[in-house]
Amino acid sequence: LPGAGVRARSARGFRTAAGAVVDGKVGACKGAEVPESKKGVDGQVRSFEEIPHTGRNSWVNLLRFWREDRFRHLHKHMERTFNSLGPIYREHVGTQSSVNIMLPSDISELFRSEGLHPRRMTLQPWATHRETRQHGKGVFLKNGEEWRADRLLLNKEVMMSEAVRRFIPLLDEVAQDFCHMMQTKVEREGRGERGKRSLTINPSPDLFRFALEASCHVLYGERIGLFSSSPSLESQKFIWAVERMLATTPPLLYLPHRLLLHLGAPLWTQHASAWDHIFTHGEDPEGVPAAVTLPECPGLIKANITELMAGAVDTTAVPLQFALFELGRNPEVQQRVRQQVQESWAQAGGDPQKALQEAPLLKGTIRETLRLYPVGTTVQRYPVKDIVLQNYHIPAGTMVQACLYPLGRSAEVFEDPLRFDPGRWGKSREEGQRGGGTGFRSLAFGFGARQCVGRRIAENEMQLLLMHILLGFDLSVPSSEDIKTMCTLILMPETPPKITFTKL
Ligand code: HEM
Repeated sequence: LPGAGVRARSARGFRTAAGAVVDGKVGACKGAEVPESKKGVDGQVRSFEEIPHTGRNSWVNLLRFWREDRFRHLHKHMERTFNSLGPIYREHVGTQSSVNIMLPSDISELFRSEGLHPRRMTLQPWATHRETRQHGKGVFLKNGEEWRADRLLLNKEVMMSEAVRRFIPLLDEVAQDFCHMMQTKVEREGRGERGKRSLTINPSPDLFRFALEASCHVLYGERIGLFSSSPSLESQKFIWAVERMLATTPPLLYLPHRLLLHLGAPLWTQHASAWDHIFTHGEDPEGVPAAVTLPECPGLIKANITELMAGAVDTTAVPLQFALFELGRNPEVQQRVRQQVQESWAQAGGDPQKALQEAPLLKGTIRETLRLYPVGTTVQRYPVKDIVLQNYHIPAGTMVQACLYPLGRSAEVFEDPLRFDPGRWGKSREEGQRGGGTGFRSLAFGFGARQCVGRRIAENEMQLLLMHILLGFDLSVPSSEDIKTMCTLILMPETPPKITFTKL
């Protein structure tokens, strides 16, 4: 790799960029207007060209990605590349070029320069689909002014505290139903004496049903009955369609628009038919969803609600698998969280929002799960002005990616990073963190005005489910070996983990 090894990780961390020799020479940025305070120790800022990279020819790189199946292991590829090239590198693959970073100080600098209308990578394949063209794009696919207008509307419906108060009881109802369904299943199919039975299962299909049922309840204001004895085939098909859409997106992202339809034909066909199905599900008989009350503009509603639905299921069902697994293989942690949950639930008098507020370890469990297994492995931004990262000049408009998987597992940033420890997010502990408690470590939902619009739904949905599961069951795992992970558009287990549920 050109530039490889030049800024390799030393035993004590990454060497600083200042004074580093890149591509065999010490260089300085020519012509960039960089404030004095941003310049490196030798007073010079290095040019963009000098940032270590993984190969200049983007088509050769694309070929390598296909051949070595790197799309599936993008998170591991990033981790390896940071280890060999240092805390910043460039990558050109097909149509995509990015600067990749992973240290909180650099990420904070990136977000400081995002402007009023932060822009993210455009998901070209989604935007090319005919239904998207016909009905318009939702907030996920938009940028600039167009995005801002939609986003302000959606914030009111799903992010503000008033909205949260409205949807928590809906999520709680579904979480409690999930646990009743599980109680019945364990009692019927489990082993051991009555009342103390246990059952080992792969809970993934049930978690997907839970996530779909919960999202529909919030977004359409209706229960679709997925925990009944005969769950609908239509809903199962929606879940498969979202999975297929996510899995086919990354490879298509790297092909140019025109080639997409020819070279990527089989993938494209799968992608388009998956979207067709998702849009069909988005059809609401009345045209207006009940719980989220956007103004009367059917195209806007359809585009946004379809994107919210597509974004809502896998993103919460998958971290729940990881969370159950980590709680199962860390019984002491599980007991600590349960004890707090039991106390808070007893004091809350049936008010789910109050119960969550008094059980911060639940929130810590979600944060810790997303630190080790970030659903979206990167957060992208195009800075609106020139910035300096690691003493390299980054021109405005460059796509810069904060790489969350390497960040979450870095010993530079987290003490004992592979330990699952929800308590590390407590206030007093956080202040003593490595890197001086500067924040920008918990970024699974992104940052600022453009952060995940489903964040409050997702956080509450996952916490409520874990709360009721911990109140009703002891969790353990038949195998505590690390889960192998893969990247579709999201990070997920190669094989869903098995969990043993024992009635308490
Ligand atoms: C654990 C669950 C989830 C995680 C980790 C997650 C993560 C993210 C991230 C990292 C972004 C990009 C943020 C940025 O660029 O700063 C994002 C955007 C988005 N997410 Fe989520 N998400 C989750 C659940 C959800 C849910 C439940 C929904 C829908 C109800 C949703 C809908 C969206 C949408 C529509 C956007 C685009 C927002 C915009 O561009 O303005 N997400 N999410």
